Amino acid sequence: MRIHVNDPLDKVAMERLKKSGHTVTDVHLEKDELIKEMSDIDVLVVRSATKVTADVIEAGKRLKIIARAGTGLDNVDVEKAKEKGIKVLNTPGANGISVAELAIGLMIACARHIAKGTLDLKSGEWTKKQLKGHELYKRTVGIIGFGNIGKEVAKRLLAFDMNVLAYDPFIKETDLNVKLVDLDTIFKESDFITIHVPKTPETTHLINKEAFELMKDGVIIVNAARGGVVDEEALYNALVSGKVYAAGLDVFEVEPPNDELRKKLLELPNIVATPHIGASTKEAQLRVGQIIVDKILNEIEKI
Ligand SMILES: NC(=O)C1=CN([C@@H]2O[C@H](COP(=O)(O)OP(=O)(O)OC[C@H]3O[C@@H](n4cnc5c(N)ncnc54)[C@H](O)[C@@H]3O)[C@@H](O)[C@H]2O)C=CC1
Ligand SMILES: O=C(O)C(=O)COP(=O)(O)O
Repeated sequence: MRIHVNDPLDKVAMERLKKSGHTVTDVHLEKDELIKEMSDIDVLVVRSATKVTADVIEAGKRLKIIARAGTGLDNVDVEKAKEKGIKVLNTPGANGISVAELAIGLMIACARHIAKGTLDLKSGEWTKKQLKGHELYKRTVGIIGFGNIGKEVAKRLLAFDMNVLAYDPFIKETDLNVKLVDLDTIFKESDFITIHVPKTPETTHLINKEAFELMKDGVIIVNAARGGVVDEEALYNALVSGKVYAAGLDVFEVEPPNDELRKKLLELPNIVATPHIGASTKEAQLRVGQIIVDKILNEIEKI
């Protein structure tokens, strides 16, 4: 079998794949080159950077497995793969703790101006008087999407003595001290909103102009889920007007975020942003790598 790893995979996982007796390649190919190479590939391994679109899948004449070393499958045309009888693998939950920790980091960074304080100090400015922030203690956080990551975020924020609300149409009960509410209640009652849904047609621009209008003045928004769940044009306007106090973004509708709208957004002082690093920890990548290699080798055995 030829296994092509198109996005960086943990070193230990790569070594295991290379020792498995299969032919392993790991040069990153951009879309056109990847399409040319696809007819030779049995197993395609990706993270979020590679878009496994219908044309990539169609070009995979021998393709048997698409392995997404991570959680979100929005970059894989799963329907097309199914139609072609190609198995799609991923590693749900394996990087969840890392994302939860980053989301909370972004919340605190937004509430306490950590990024602006750093930038000001680096440019020689002592902006102590301008950087009065907010506590999390006793304030309300609304979690949208109460799956693996949403729950890990909730557990940790309960330890901050926050009042935790969650919205998830597929979750009807929880053992955690979290109130399950509808989406409007999240918008109306939350001081902080953190998003943990997959990107689907239903969640695209779920946080839009109308949603911002329902929110409390001075709300803090965190998106470490997927770009495009938040309408970034509406977010920009809400940040400029002061409706939103600050936003912490790990993901963008365009990645890297180098178009005009994203550039404008990143220039705002009340944005804290990271380059899609929610899963980028040594620990998460080790787990993801281990699990995806197990799944690939298991699946190959069945062929
Ligand atoms: N920033 C990063 O590096 C990472 C981002 N992610 C993103 O986080 C997302 C969530 O990951 P997990 O919690 O592991 O997935 P999960 O599948 O365990 O949880 C997602 C939850 O969202 C809920 N949901 C689906 N549609 C919804 C809707 N319309 N409204 C409210 N809730 C809805 C589901 O019922 C589910 O409980 C992933 O799909 C991925 O896009 C995941 C890992 C790393
Ligand atoms: O697992 C996910 O859904 C992620 O977003 C992580 O993406 P990455 O593997 O770091 O490109």
